[in-house]
Amino acid sequence: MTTDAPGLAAEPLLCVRDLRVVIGGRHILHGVDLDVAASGVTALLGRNGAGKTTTVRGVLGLVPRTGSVRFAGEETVRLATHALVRRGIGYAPEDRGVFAALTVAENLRLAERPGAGEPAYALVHELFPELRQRAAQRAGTLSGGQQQMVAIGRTLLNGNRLIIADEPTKGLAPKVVTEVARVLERAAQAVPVLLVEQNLALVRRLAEHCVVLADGRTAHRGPAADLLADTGATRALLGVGRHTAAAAGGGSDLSTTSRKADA
Ligand SMILES: Nc1ncnc2c1ncn2[C@@H]1O[C@H](COP(=O)(O)OP(=O)(O)OP(=O)(O)O)[C@@H](O)[C@H]1O
Repeated sequence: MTTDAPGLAAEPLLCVRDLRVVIGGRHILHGVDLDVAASGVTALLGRNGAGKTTTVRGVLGLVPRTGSVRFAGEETVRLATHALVRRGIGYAPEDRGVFAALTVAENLRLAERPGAGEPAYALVHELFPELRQRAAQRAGTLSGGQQQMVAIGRTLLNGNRLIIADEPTKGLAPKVVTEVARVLERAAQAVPVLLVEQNLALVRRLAEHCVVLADGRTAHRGPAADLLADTGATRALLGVGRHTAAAAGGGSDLSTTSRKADA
C-alpha cells in the first residue's frame, strides 16, 4: 500500500521515502512514505504518538533524518532547515507562534524574509481581508481562528510553494474549527497544504489525499474520502468508527479516542 502514490495524478510536490528518525537512541520513525499533491490539501493522520510531528520535523530538517525527501524535484534530505525554508516551505506550528503583544501588521512584518522578493501582502489581504482591517489590533486579542489567519498569512507572504500546518485546530471550540477550515480552504487555493490534523470532519471537508501513520511508519495512503468512508479502515488505522469519521462540524477528534503515548 505504500510503494506508489495512489490517487495522485501529477508529480507530487513533496515526495518522502523511507524517512527514518532516531532521537536519543530511540527509533521514532521507521520508514515513512508520504506524497504531497501539487495542489489542494493533503492530510497527515494518525493516532497520538504515531509520528506526525516528527515527520514534519524530519521534512524540515529540524531532527536528524535519513531517507529521501524530494521537494519540487530536488533531493533535500541533506539540506539544513534554512536552505529548505529558502526553497519555499512555510511552516505554521501547532501553537501558531503568534506574538500576542504585537499587532497583526507587526506579526506579518516579522515574517518577511530577506531575498524572497517583495512580500505578498496583496495575496494575504486578498485571501484574508480581515488581516488588513485588524492591522493595528494586538494579536493576543484575536479569536483562535483569526490568530490562525495570521499564522497562515505569514506563510503566504514569502512566495512559499508549500505550507505545512501542524494541528491548526487543536484545542479549539467547534465554531472556531469552522473558522479555521475557511482559513485553510482559502490558503489552499493559493498554495498546496500539508495538513497535520486529528479532526476528521475537517479532513473530510478539505483534503483530497491522506497519509496515515502508525507506530512511526506509513500505514495507508490514498484518497481521503475513500478512507473516511471505510469504517473498518478508520477503526483499524485511527481507532474511530463511521459515525465519528463522517460527523460534520467540529467534532470527530482523534485525540479524544486515543491517548498520547508519552502521556
Ligand atoms: N524529542 C523526542 N525525544 C524522545 N521521544 C520523542 C521526541 N519527540 C517525539 N518523541 C516520541 O516519538 C513518538 C512520536 O511523537 P510525535 O510527536 O511525532 O507523534 P504525533 O503523531 O505528532 O503525536 P501527537 O498527535 O500526540 O502530537 C512519541 O512516542 C513521542 O513520545
